[in-house]
Amino acid sequence: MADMRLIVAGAGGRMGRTLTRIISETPGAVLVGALEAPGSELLGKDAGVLAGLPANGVVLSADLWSMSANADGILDFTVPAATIANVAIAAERGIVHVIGTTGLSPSDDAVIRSVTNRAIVVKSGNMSLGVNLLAALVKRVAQSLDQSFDIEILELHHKSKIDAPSGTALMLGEAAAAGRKIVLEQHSARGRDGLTGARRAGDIGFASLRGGTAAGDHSVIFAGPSERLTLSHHAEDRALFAQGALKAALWAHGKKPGMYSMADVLGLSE
Ligand SMILES: NC(=O)C1=CN([C@@H]2O[C@H](COP(=O)(O)OP(=O)(O)OC[C@H]3O[C@@H](n4cnc5c(N)ncnc54)[C@H](OP(=O)(O)O)[C@@H]3O)[C@@H](O)[C@H]2O)C=CC1
Ligand SMILES: O=C(O)C1=N[C@H](C(=O)O)C[C@H](O)C1
Repeated sequence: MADMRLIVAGAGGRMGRTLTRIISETPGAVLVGALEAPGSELLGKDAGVLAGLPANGVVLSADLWSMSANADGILDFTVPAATIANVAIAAERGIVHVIGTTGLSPSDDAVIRSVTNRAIVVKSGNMSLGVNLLAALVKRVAQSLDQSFDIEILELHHKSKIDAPSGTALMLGEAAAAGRKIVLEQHSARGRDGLTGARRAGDIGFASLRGGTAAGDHSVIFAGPSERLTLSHHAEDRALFAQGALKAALWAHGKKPGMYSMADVLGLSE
C-alpha cells in the first residue's frame, strides 16, 4: 500500500514541529504539506529544518486547498478558528482530518459534526493511550462511588498554553459525568475565585495551573468523607501526542466518513 500523504497544520508550532519529526520516523506515512497561518513569518520556510531535521522540501504555505489536492489526511493542532476553516476543506476533499486542537466551543463542535457525512474526522482532546485509559477508569470509578465523593479535576501545563481548562480535563470531566449519568455543563464548577460559597453537591470541579515547560499533567480526585482516591496521568514529552495522532490518521485511512474518537482508534470504545 502507498504511504499515507499527510499535511501538518500549524507546522511552525510546538505540536506541528513534533509531528513533522514523528512522520519522518514512521513507515507508511509521508509529509506532503505544511500549513501555517496567513501572514506568518514562517511561510516559505522548510518544515524539516523547522523540526530540527535535514530539509525535506516541504515549505510552509497558507493555502490548504492547493496542498490538499494530493493528500490523504491532515493533522491539525492549531487554534479553533483555523481548525474550523480546515474542516470545510478536508470535508470537500474527503480526506482524513485528525483534530487535536482544544478550546473549541460547542458551536465549533456543531460545525465539525455537520460535515461528518463527508469527512473522516478523528477528534480527541488527548491522543495518548494513557489518558484514554484514564478516561475509561474515571468513568468506572464515578459509576462506583456515590455523591458523597466530590470529583475535582486538576491540570498543569506549560506557560504558553492559551486555553483552560485543558481539552483533556474536559474529556475527563465528560467521562466522570457519564459515569454519574449527569450532563457536565449542568454540573461543572470552573474558575472559583472570591467568596464562592460552599461547594455545590454533585458538581465536577476544574482547576488549571500554568508554568514552565510541563507537557501536560492531569489528576482526577475523588474526595470522600474520610478518604481520597486520585487517578493521574503525566505526559513526559509531546511526542506522545504526535505518535497518537499519526496512529489515528493511519487507522482512519479508508474508513467511512464519520466522527471517530481516540477510544475508537485504540479499541477502548464500549
Ligand atoms: N489533542 C492532543 O493530544 C493535544 C492537543 N494539543 C492542542 O493543539 C493545539 C496547538 O498546540 P501547540 O502546538 O502547543 O500550540 P502552538 O501555538 O505552538 O501551535 C499552533 C500553531 O498553529 C498556527 N496557526 C494559527 N492559525 C493558523 C491558521 N489559520 N492556519 C494554520 N496554522 C495556524 C500557529 O501559528 P502562529 O503562532 O503564527 O499563530 C502555531 O504555529 C492547542 O489547542 C493544544 O491544546 C496539544 C498537544 C496535544
Ligand atoms: O496545549 C497542550 O500542550 C496540550 N493540550 C491538550 C489539552 O488541552 O488537554 C493535550 C495535552 O494535555 C497538551
